[in-house]
Amino acid sequence: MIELNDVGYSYGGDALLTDVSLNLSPGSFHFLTGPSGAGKTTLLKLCYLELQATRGEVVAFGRPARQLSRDGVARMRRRVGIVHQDCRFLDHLPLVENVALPLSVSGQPDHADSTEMRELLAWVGLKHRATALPPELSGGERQRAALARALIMSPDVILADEPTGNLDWEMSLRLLTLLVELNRMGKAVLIATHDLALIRQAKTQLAARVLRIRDRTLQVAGAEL
Ligand SMILES: Nc1ncnc2c1ncn2[C@@H]1O[C@H](COP(=O)(O)OP(=O)(O)OP(=O)(O)O)[C@@H](O)[C@H]1O
Repeated sequence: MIELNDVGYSYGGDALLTDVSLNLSPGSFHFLTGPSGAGKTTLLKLCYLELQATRGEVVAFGRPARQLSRDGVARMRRRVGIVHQDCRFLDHLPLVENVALPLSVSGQPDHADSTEMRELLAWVGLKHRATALPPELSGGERQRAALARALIMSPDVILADEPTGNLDWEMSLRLLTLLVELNRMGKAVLIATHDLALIRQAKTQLAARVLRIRDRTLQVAGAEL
């Protein structure tokens, strides 16, 4: 659904990423690891078309990214749910309104009171926190709210940047379980993480590919896993 073909990226100076090829096909599950500053967030942004490759080609749902108009990019993004590292909530809006934001941004009626919304919040274990403001939420609640917001448009692809960064092990497992369930529904999942224990745990449940950014390229991770 999203393909990177020999992609390179530079923020202006030396190349940060070179010759990166990746195929997020339906039902695939990828982990992305690598040292801090290696370019994991940058790679996710390339997949989300938040950045444009400086070399090579990104193909999103069969269309080369360079050929997409602004509307085309917006349509593509509706099919991709992204969980940002810093969650990015509007602090003055209750959780349920934050989760519904992608709907209102795309011009759809507000579904804050809908059955689907209630089911989604129940699924991530946040039904009882629907009216809480983001600053009142715990780290784990924020991460699960960010996941709910990423899912509200029923995306085909889920990109998550350090989704368990601030979570204890029990909460990390809970989030992983949700991502595994989504993957079993056929969604492509890509998780950037430093958490090797999480990767090992996931590999007991599914056939995940573990990739690592090393020396500016994307490699299959080695024996440390
Ligand atoms: N907008 C930007 N302009 C210039 N340089 C940037 C920009 N964003 C990121 N960088 C640099 O690009 C490099 C890769 O950043 P990126 O956030 O992709 O790494 P990362 O692997 O996700 O790191 P971490 O694990 O610490 O989150 C870093 O050196 C960073 O300082």
